[in-house]
Amino acid sequence: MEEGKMDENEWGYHGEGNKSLVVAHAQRCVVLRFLKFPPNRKKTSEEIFQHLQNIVDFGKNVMKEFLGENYVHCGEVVQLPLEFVKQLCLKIQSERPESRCDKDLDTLSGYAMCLPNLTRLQTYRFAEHRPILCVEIKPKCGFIPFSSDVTHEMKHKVCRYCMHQHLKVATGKWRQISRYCPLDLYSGNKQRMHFALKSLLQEAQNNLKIFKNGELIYGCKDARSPVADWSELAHHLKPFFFPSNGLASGPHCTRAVIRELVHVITRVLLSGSDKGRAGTLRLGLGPQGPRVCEASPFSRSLRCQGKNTPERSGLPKGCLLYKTLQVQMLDLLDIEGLYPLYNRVERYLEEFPEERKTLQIDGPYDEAFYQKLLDLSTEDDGTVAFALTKVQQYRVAMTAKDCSIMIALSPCLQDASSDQRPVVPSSRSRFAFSVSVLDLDLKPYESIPHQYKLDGKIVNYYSKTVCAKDNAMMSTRFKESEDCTLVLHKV
Ligand SMILES: O=P(O)(O)O[C@@H]1[C@@H](OP(=O)(O)O)[C@H](OP(=O)(O)O)[C@H](O)[C@H](OP(=O)(O)O)[C@H]1OP(=O)(O)O
Ligand SMILES: Nc1ncnc2c1ncn2[C@@H]1O[C@H](COP(=O)(O)OP(=O)(O)OP(=O)(O)O)[C@@H](O)[C@H]1O
Repeated sequence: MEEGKMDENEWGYHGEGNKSLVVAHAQRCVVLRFLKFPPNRKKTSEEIFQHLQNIVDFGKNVMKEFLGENYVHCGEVVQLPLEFVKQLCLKIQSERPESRCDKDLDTLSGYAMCLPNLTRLQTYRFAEHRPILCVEIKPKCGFIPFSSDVTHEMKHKVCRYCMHQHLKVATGKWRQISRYCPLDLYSGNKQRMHFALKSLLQEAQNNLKIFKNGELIYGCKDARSPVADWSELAHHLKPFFFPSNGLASGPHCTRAVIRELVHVITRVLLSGSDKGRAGTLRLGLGPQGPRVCEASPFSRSLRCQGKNTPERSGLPKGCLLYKTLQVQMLDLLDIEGLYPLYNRVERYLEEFPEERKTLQIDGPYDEAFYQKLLDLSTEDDGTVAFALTKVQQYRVAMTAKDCSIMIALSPCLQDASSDQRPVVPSSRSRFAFSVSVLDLDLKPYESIPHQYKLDGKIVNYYSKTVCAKDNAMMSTRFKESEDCTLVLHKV
């Protein structure tokens, strides 16, 4: 990056989350990712540089090891002219969604991360003008806690995402409950995965975005966003999936295009395209916990039809979903088992605050940090060392529960197979593809008490409202059947 020649007019607003804001270069396939902070909570330039460097190191030394190098793009920290950042910030302000404006872009340090633009990632040696489609999925936690420390019975039956939906709708974050359940997506069962992806398309929330040539064409910003329009989406997608235009428009066409998209994404998600080092993923955590979430409409409908619960995860070991799930499962104890261990570390730090550095609470996230994560024992010997290992594993697991997967698809010619790039076929087309993972910032140590409180809030809200409603419905049905029996007796 030629920092002396930075021109804000060459960059455009691309997107943002809770902690960072991304701008994309108009011509080149790069983005700048800036940190955001609440007003009046500014950090020093040195702190910001260190924070960004920690993100890069964590990606390189930990996430690449767990997920494989092809999936992880760590980028680098860059220093930018302050005038450029100031002008850029002014330029993009009007495009930011209102719900994200509670935090300001860091314009004071001049530091940012420079990363490949994963929505335009070139997967194949194609001409610049070749169109590219990109689907971003934030799949969230794909398992139900198996820890014996869990006290709320509900947590063994319903996954956190499905429970959290009710609280999110009640607080106005989203308009309606999604039918998406992460356990369906992570199931490896094609039918369940199709259902999960269709549900994401129906109610995208912040779990699904679609980009065409780097531009966002589908996804919502907040509860005020307009309702998703499938026919408009199908209009964008049709040239990708039906290039010879042999399909009339209308609801039939929309359904056909959406079906193609869902099938292609499922195939890509099940592909183990990573040719990373042999040493990746040394976790080997076996499938644990229930394989279905009782709140998922898919499993509910199976139960209603009296069918068995589907087979346990059939995810191929090389695929990114499998690897992500393994890292998520580093949360071996659940927040309920973890919180007392966090308190043990806290007590130790109160007594020996100078030890914070040695314990690597705020980095460096190096090889030694990674090696300690591989200790999967759950036998508590009462030491601070044990507590610390579980705390760090929990932070890594939480990171994997909140990351996003980017799938870039680029149409390729029928006979193009020489480049050894992975190719996925659809009914009428073929795509070179790449899969990447983003937002791999290690969750802060300080967020653990918040996680503990939030967990209680989610479960209590779900138990009180949803279960109470379910029970009321059940008892009505029971009463009805009793009445029915009575009538029968009379006859
Ligand atoms: O707690 P969750 O599951 O709601 O996840 C938060 C996300 O909400 P979501 O449920 O995905 O809408 C939340 O996403 P949004 O801001 O809601 O888009 C953040 O990703 C947050 O992470 P961080 O605090 O910015 O590091 C996420 O917080 P962490 O729990 O991952 O720290
Ligand atoms: N390398 C990239 N290439 C293309 N788009 C990107 C890239 N990195 C981030 N984005 C886009 O910017 C959005 C926000 O980025 P990111 O998820 O990293 O923000 P965040 O604030 O860390 O998120 P969270 O709310 O989960 O904490 C992403 O959802 C994605 O659409």
